[in-house]
Amino acid sequence: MDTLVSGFFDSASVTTSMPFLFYSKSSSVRCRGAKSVLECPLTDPTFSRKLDDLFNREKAQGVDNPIVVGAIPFDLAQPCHLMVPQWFTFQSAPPFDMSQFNDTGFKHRVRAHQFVPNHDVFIQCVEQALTRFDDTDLKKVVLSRLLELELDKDVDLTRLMGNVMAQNPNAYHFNIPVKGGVMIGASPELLIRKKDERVYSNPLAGSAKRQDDQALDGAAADALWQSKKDQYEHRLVVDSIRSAISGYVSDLRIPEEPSLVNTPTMWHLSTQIEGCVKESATNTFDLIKAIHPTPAMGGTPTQHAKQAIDEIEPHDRHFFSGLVGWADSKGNGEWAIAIRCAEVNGAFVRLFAGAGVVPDSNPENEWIETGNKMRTMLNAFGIKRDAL
Ligand SMILES: C=C(O[C@H]1C=CC=C(C(=O)O)[C@@H]1O)C(=O)O
Repeated sequence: MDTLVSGFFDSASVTTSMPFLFYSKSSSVRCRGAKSVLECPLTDPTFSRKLDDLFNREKAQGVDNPIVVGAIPFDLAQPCHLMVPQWFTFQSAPPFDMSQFNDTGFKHRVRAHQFVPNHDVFIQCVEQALTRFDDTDLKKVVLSRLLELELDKDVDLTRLMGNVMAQNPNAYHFNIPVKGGVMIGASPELLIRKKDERVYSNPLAGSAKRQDDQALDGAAADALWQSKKDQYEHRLVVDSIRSAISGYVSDLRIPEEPSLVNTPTMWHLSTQIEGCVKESATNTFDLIKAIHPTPAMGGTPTQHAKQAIDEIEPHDRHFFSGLVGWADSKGNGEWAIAIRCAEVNGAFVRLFAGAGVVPDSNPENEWIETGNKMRTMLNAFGIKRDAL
């Protein structure tokens, strides 16, 4: 085990035996072990120096282009959890059809469950947000809720990850050991990818539930596309990213209109953003600090929405709606948003879902939408609809 310099804690104190996995269509990383762990807020003025120290120590040991992997919290003022892996490899996406590995025998019974906040309090939270639109500059705020579960047995993380991947073949898949357990999920949303000078982001906002019947499913997608409320909710996200990123990125390509994308459980409005860094020294952490949280996770204006979330939400999101991914010493990296995921610790599981609240929002619909978003992970656990 390496000796750790100030600002890092002993990696023996975290779950270092668990693998770190981050699979995307463009860069899949598998890691084992943690030589050292950086726990420092991204907003801390010493963050960049500490990161450079880590990379330099690795280079001194002969690693040509070292990486860090891990999770960054929703609130950038809270410490991130970044590890220098003992062993890592980049690999291409599996060439086979993942869906054939759906493990229908993987099932869990729910012993106890609790919504945090519960239904009535969540409705009050949304109503409280709605009152703030009248007399302030607040335009959108994303409110979230947790579902805490006690299952009938310890979760087999390998089988869970297999199901997450098989059921959501187009998502960003991740298995990330953190202090409270392991974060496992299938996120549909990319905050930032940087490859050499190219930068990509793919915000999603505006949602509708998928339907089993094909005609109804098409109608749900059409209704989402036509929805003024959802188009507005989405536009706020794109406008905010455009203005936040433009200091760092030129040649920005942003389609005039969003497109429709789907996961197995949800339809979303989506925009593919692309550009080129102005300065070659810009790294993914600079870009994260510039654009996170986007109004897809926070709201508009950013600081006002952050404050509203702090005041209204009764729970700490911690890594939920933060970021998961990797970065290398050359400034490249890929960071997905930590949604449609679970934090698992033995038989105890926490799920998260948020929804954008705008003046036209209906509190009950936001409760239903957040419940629908949780189905991604409930399905992966093999938990039946009527279990809750
Ligand atoms: C915050 C979540 O979803 C975001 C991503 C897509 C659509 C969203 C929406 O319509 O509100 C959310 O911004 C979540 O899944 O927990």
